[in-house]
Amino acid sequence: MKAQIIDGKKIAADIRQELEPRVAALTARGSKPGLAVVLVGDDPASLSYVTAKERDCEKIGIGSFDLRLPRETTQEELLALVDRLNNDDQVDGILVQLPLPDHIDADCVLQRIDPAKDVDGFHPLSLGRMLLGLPALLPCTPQGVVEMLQRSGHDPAGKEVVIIGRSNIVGKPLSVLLALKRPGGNATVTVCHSRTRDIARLTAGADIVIAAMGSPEFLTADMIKPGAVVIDVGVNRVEDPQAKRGYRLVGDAAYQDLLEKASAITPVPGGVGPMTRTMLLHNTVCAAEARRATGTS
Ligand SMILES: Nc1nc(=O)c2c([nH]1)NC[C@@H]1CN(c3ccc(C(=O)N[C@@H](CCC(=O)O)C(=O)O)cc3)C=[N+]21
Repeated sequence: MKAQIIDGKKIAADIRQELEPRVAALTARGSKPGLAVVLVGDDPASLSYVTAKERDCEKIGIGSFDLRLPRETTQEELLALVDRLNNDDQVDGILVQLPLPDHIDADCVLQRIDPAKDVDGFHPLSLGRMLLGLPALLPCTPQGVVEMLQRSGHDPAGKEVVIIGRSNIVGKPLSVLLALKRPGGNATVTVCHSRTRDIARLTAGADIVIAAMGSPEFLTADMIKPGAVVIDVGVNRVEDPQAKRGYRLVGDAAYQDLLEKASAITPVPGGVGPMTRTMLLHNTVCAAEARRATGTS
């Protein structure tokens, strides 16, 4: 039996459709939601993500402000820009694309963003609120993974979930979300990482395996139990002279190998990536609604 392919593009399109009336209502009141996207430097992968985010905004009627800064931008200059965006009433959401150049302290920049505009959900206040189960802007990829599981009929409640990877933007917050006592949570979560002694022993027992460590095709069929659900968060560019753009996108899971053994799997591309982008739009709409309601605009 071949695995169910969880169509991230389709689920993302459904969510965008649900967002449309909310964008329309905000716009009708004369205050269309706005997202500021800050990119420092010209890394080609970052540039293509940022361009895609701006295109997503336009399609749904969210205003986008693109701020491109040269690689040599100083930390002070970047902080001054964040301050300006914090104080700009047209801006409901601020996203500073990661990674930042080495001479800039990313944590310092992320902490400068007004938590009310923190649509990436990376601010310590946002993450702290999430940890406590309080209303918060949630990180986009973890939130996208949870939505994807719920909407494809694989609610994590009561399931044993193994996450490979403990990054601040995916593995760590996702482990919290999945264990929270709330819809989309209530799972039993294990986090594996580079110091885990035997990853395959842990993944072999899991109902849901989430690969999020940035290692091309790391997760293979021999590591999962038959019928497990596989969520692939990886987006690795692998050189391929035969491919259109000179590279291929490969996930952290060996897709072809897993197709025969998993009961459901997310593809790359077309899986978690489109969900991440759509949750950014979702967070921007939520931020805009909340800012209007609290009279900060
Ligand atoms: N402040 C910040 N927030 C982020 O959310 C953030 C970031 N920095 N830095 C980089 C990572 C990476 N990321 C992706 C989002 C969508 C796709 C995506 O849509 N991928 C498409 C394919 C895109 C392609 O063809 O290259 C797919 O999987 O179908 C990929 C990667 C967000 N990130």
